[in-house]
Amino acid sequence: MLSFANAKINLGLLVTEKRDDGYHNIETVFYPIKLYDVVEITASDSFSFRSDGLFIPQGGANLCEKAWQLLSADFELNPVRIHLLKNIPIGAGLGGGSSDAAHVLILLNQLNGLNLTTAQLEDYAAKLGADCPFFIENTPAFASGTGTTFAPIALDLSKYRIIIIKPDIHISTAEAYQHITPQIPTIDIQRVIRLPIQEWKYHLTNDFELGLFREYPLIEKIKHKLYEKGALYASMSGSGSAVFGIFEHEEIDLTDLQEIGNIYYPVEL
Ligand SMILES: C[C@](O)(CO)[C@H](O)COP(=O)(O)OP(=O)(O)OC[C@H]1O[C@@H](n2ccc(N)nc2=O)[C@H](O)[C@@H]1O
Ligand SMILES: Nc1ncnc2c1ncn2[C@@H]1O[C@H](COP(=O)(O)OP(=O)(O)OP(=O)(O)O)[C@@H](O)[C@H]1O
Repeated sequence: MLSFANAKINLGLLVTEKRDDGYHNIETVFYPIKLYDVVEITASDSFSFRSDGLFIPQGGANLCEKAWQLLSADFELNPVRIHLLKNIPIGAGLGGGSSDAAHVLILLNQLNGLNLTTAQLEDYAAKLGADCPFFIENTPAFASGTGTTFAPIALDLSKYRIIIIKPDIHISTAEAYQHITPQIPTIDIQRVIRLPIQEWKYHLTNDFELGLFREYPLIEKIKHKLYEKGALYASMSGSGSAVFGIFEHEEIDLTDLQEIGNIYYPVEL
């Protein structure tokens, strides 16, 4: 079985509170984008995992393996071979690893006839990472709590062009949170999202930008460049370092940005 594990962007991201468990409460809008990893699961004699494509820096077991381990602790799973083709940049704030893991949970649920509900799959996903549950439903959503409580939102950006620039900067999510001072929200993201996109730049902020722009001026430069090129809205995604721009027109000359980072054009498969 083959699954295309998509990335996400964050439209606005407010870090509102540090919790006693060390995590932070946030408010954000998750929006799925058409940039994919490929996850393939096939029946096998024993469990194995292999990845190709982009190099994944060691950080313990791969999230795909962790997803398998999590479910096999509770269920008798048929042994499988998981093959990941990694394409979504890492340490980018695009949720690629989380999406891989969520897609493995969904595939294992189907392959083993576990009949887990969306809510149950989201609970398992939350054990793998705060970004992971979003990818179970995978539809635009306002998220609160640690990013795992959702309210669906009606938002369709399909007529716009989304462009992602990923500089050669790897940001650890844990480290990014350590350097942030939570603030009581001064904007209502759900309300702002209903305004015309051209107005988002006056209201919608990502709280990670301030500190990370100071540390990595290149990320801020990319954001400015995207506005210069005519983006209606541009922002860093999640805890960075990828920056996205939402454009109205199809033809955008990004030649000078090629030296600054890798450029991704999400497309329908
Ligand atoms: C920045 C976002 O990408 C926005 O969507 C997410 O909040 C990050 O989600 P994620 O990468 O899945 O994060 P996790 O793997 O769960 O956590 C990594 C580390 O980030 C910090 N963390 C994460 C999420 C959160 N709401 N508060 C936190 O403080 C914790 O120190 C945690 O140990
Ligand atoms: N399938 C995977 N894809 C990407 N990273 C993975 C995967 N499995 C484990 N990891 C580990 O997770 C780290 C990336 O986590 P981090 O939260 O910093 O990146 P991100 O790209 O912002 O988000 P995400 O982990 O959701 O893709 C990698 O450095 C790697 O060690």
